[in-house]
Amino acid sequence: MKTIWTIAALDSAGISGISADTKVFNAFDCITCNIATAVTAQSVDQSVSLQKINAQILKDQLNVLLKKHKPDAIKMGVLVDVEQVNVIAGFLAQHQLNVPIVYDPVLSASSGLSFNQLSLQDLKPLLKFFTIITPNYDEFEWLCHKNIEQLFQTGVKAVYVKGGHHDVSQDYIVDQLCIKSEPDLYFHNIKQAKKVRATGCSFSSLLAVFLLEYPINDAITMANASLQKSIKDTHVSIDGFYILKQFSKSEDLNDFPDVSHHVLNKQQIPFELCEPLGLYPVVDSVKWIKTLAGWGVKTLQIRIKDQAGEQLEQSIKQCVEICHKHNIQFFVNDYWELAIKYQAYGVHLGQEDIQIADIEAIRKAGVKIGISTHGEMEFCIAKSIKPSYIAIGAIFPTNTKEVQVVGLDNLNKWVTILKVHYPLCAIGGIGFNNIETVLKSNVGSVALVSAICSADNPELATQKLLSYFNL
Ligand SMILES: Cc1ncc(COP(=O)(O)OP(=O)(O)O)c(N)n1
Ligand SMILES: Cc1ncsc1CCOP(=O)(O)O
Ligand SMILES: [Mg+2]
Repeated sequence: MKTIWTIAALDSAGISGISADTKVFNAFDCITCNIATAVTAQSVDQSVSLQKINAQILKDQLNVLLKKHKPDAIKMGVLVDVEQVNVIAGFLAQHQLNVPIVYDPVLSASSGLSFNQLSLQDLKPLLKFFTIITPNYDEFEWLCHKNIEQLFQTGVKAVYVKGGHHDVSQDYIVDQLCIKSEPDLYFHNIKQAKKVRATGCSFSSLLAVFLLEYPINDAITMANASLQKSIKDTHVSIDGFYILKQFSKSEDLNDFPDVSHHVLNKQQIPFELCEPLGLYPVVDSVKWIKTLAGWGVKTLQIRIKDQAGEQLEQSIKQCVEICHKHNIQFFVNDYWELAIKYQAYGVHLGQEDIQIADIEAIRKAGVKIGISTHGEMEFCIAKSIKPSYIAIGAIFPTNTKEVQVVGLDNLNKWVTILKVHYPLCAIGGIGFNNIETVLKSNVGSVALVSAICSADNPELATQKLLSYFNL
């Protein structure tokens, strides 16, 4: 069992702060330790007073817990003043805990209570310890006047600005993730028509939970999905303010955010879905395309990495002609402009490719699109485009390409979430030794290179592989 510390204020209404954090941590079967920074007198919509916990008691709480309840993650909320900042910074400097720390820099409660007026300068001793900070738009403005570089200069590594683009989108609340030296990402959650209390606290606690298990981008994705589910499922309201009661991992793709490298104003028009992909060989020459078309394969991809200019263009043109004649779902890897020019059935793009491709041009041309994914955030990037299929992999290690291996457990998990909405295919290190376990995931299609192209008898291998699919 994992232990999570919340260093935050006590809300007499039991809605936000330590109470909200504890609800989240308990829901995920974690042991919760409560380190109080203040006691507040507030109700769902009214605030009366706040009493700071003095420095010695704050120190005592931290020190006594360290002995028997070492944290696996820490969530930090209300800090009242510079004295508290220095106590916690001193503690973290002394004990190199090496655990994820999420700081939600709450300035005031939605019930109206002002917690502090801590400036960026005041917080400076602490900022380098945080894995990520999660201000809302007002807090972000207060801290750095929306100048993210100013935050990075203080040692902050990652900032997740909640609702930072609330006015710019018709369908979504848009959050912005800024990680030092990486391109910004925008997380779009569908607006829900409920006034909910303590979403900020709950989100940062969920993030602390998911950081125990996931890399930062996927943890943010999972926290968003879980919060959307919790908001959707809550029916408890006090005077019109909804209270979050239950938290769990979501397996419903509708709860997941649409993630994009730019702000989306509204949900995108879906690409037409492909027919089931079945056996999906990925090959590097016109010769292979011709041969496999002759052997009855119904989905093919040309993946050429060593041609350019006229030679490349001619190869793609010929492949389109061959596949058109054989009624094959034919995808062009990478070269979306040529796929449009020669009216291929579809393009296949990786995560880097979609950042530079003109997705709208592909959509308008009526060309289908498949997208590679290696994790939760990447499938949310794919889902924001509403593609024709989603590829998952590499499932196993492969010599064909240097690529992240995701494993069978993730395949099984992701198929459960994605299959309802998209045709899927698995790729990477798949051959006769493991195809049956891969297909047991219900993924429906397998893309492969070497199981055919490096087989002793490629025709026999193709026929045997085809027999796994009932198309
Ligand atoms: C079906 C299928 N899935 C994944 C890939 C990999 O595409 P990408 O990430 O663009 O990498 P390259 O193939 O360009 O190296 C694929 N080609 N096909
Ligand atoms: C192109 C690609 N993308 C992810 S893994 C992979 C290579 C698949 O080749 P193989 O089937 O030989 O492992
Ligand atoms: Mg590519």
